[in-house]
Amino acid sequence: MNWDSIREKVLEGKPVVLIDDRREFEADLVYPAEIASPEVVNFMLSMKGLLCFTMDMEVALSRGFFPLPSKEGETNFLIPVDYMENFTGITAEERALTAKKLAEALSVEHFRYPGHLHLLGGIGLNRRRGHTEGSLELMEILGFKRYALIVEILDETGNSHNREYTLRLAEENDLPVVNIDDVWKEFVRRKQLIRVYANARLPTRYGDFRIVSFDNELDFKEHVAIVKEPYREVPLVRIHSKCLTGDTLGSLKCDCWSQLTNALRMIAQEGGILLYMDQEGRGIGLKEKIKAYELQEDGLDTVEANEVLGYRADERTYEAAFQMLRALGVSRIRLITNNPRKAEALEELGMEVVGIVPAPGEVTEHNRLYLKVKAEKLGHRIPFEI
Ligand SMILES: Nc1nc2c(ncn2[C@@H]2O[C@H](COP(=O)(O)OP(=O)(O)OP(=O)(O)O)[C@@H](O)[C@H]2O)c(=O)[nH]1
Ligand SMILES: [Mg+2]
Ligand SMILES: [Mg+2]
Ligand SMILES: [Zn+2]
Repeated sequence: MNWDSIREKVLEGKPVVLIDDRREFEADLVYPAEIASPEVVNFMLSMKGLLCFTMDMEVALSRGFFPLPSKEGETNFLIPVDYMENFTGITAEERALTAKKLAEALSVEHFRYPGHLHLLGGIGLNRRRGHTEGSLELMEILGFKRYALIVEILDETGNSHNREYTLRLAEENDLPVVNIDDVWKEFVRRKQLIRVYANARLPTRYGDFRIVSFDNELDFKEHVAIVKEPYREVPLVRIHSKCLTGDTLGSLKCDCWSQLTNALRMIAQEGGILLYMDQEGRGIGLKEKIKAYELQEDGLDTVEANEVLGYRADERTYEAAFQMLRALGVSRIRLITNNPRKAEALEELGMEVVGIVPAPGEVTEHNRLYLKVKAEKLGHRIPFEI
């Protein structure tokens, strides 16, 4: 993503189209409040959505703006305001002035309400991957203050989920287009939200390790690292997704236990790191994985079962693994895996995967089909005869 060229376009008065298509497609126009002009505000108003002003929630509260009732996970509205000296507050010129005055960090006394700019409080992209939080991180990435004007893009019929309409609008007006996922990845590259918390000896039947726990403000989960030092300048690394049935209960329905123990032996031998990630069920959790197992008893395969439950085939992402390795001072790795997506995801974030080491596992009559489906549908390179 070329953030500098996006900044250039913004400085020419072109708002950014910020797309959120993780659930249903929706796009907002986003523009730095500190340089809001009547022309840009007028263009944003022509999108027909609700013109809002975003800032970090704690900043809004510290300046005396108060929140309106909202439910967990929903957009956090605060009171709608106008700059005090505006006449009506509704014109593009007056709304641009209100935006600029809000971006000057003036407190609530300088504004009257109810007004025409709806205030939205961002609670952090690590807590909520919404347009409000995405707009604030985007402003910072582009070098502006953390204040943005945003408005939903509605098509001719007033529908806000029209991808074709949105992309045509961007094309016709030469607007930069950014996906919230691009902002999220840049956020993960720039802000370290996982820090080492504790580090203790862990003698095991596979070798002597240390176990490391983390303060994790990125996804707030309890992932741990099993470390064998000394390790080479480019350490051997295994990113192992938790599998209670396999790893703990010795289930024969998957190859996790054999992969985990083989990886621990390899790392005990050579030195390296095993990240044990709280990503049960390829990210859908234990409860739902058991439901997926139940569906597989009715003939669905491991991918179809996830999809019938409303999930993607694999819900896992690797930002936490990336930041755990960075917290351990590691930026280049040799990765033990049969799953090419893991290496791709880590490289996209900036980790250098110098090499792939096949992850040996065990085939049983109970996991043969599962392994076949992973090879055929999830692109796994299974290094052993299935
Ligand atoms: N949803 C779902 N998850 C499963 C199923 N079987 C195993 N898992 C989970 O899959 C994860 C392990 O993923 P795998 O595909 O086996 O291996 P991988 O980690 O992607 O790739 P490797 O690095 O080669 O092991 C663990 O979180 C398991 O709980 C299943 O049938 N459905
Ligand atoms: Mg939205
Ligand atoms: Mg595996
Ligand atoms: Zn498993």
